[in-house]
Amino acid sequence: MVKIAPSILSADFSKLGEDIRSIDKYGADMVHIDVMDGKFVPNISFGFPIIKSIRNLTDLEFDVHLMIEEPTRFVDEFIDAGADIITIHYESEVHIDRAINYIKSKGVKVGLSLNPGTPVSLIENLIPALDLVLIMSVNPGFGGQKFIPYSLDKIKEVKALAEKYNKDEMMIQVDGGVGTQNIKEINEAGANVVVAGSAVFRNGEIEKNIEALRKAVI
Ligand SMILES: O=C(CO)[C@H](O)[C@H](O)COP(=O)(O)O
Ligand SMILES: [Co+2]
Repeated sequence: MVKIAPSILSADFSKLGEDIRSIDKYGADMVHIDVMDGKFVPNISFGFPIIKSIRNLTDLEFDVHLMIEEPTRFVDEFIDAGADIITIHYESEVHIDRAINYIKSKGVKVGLSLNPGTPVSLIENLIPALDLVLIMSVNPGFGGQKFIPYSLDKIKEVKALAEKYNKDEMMIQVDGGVGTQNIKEINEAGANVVVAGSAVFRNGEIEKNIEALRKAVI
């Protein structure tokens, strides 16, 4: 079983509420929310008011992917806006273990994301503390990019670490360039949650697209 986390970065913002209700109705497992600050990544997306405004439209978990510098500064605000899972980048904080512990102390789930160029070996010590590891399979900042093939090896490395530390429940999430053409091998490599933006929202055919992703994993 693989969970599907649609990235609303690829939703139609002129009818965002409707798109959120659709992904819920058509079987998404969580809502992936990409926050970008124009510094950690070369793009700006959206912030607290947008997240707050969609919070009461669904009971799905809000999986907030922070592509911002020093995200610890804003953890309280993201929780207040409705985040259930907060994922920060290894590369975005100098004192990453302190940042992880701070998020955990607030009672939400904590995820750690790695850019494509960051090796998995760097986070081994942190695995016991994590609820989620996010392998970026594109350089973060934009939807609709091509999946980087060596991400599959990184997923296998994370899976091996999860086994080593008896973290059966840990989410192993993959983000970027996921579609019907590769979801099966991503799942077989060890990912149990896939983020999909363009593959879910393409042509506004949310029901058909989610169904195609589910079929492609079987
Ligand atoms: O974090 C992200 C970009 O930095 C997005 O979650 C990701 O790109 C999803 O888009 P797609 O599935 O179209 O690649
Ligand atoms: Co993302």
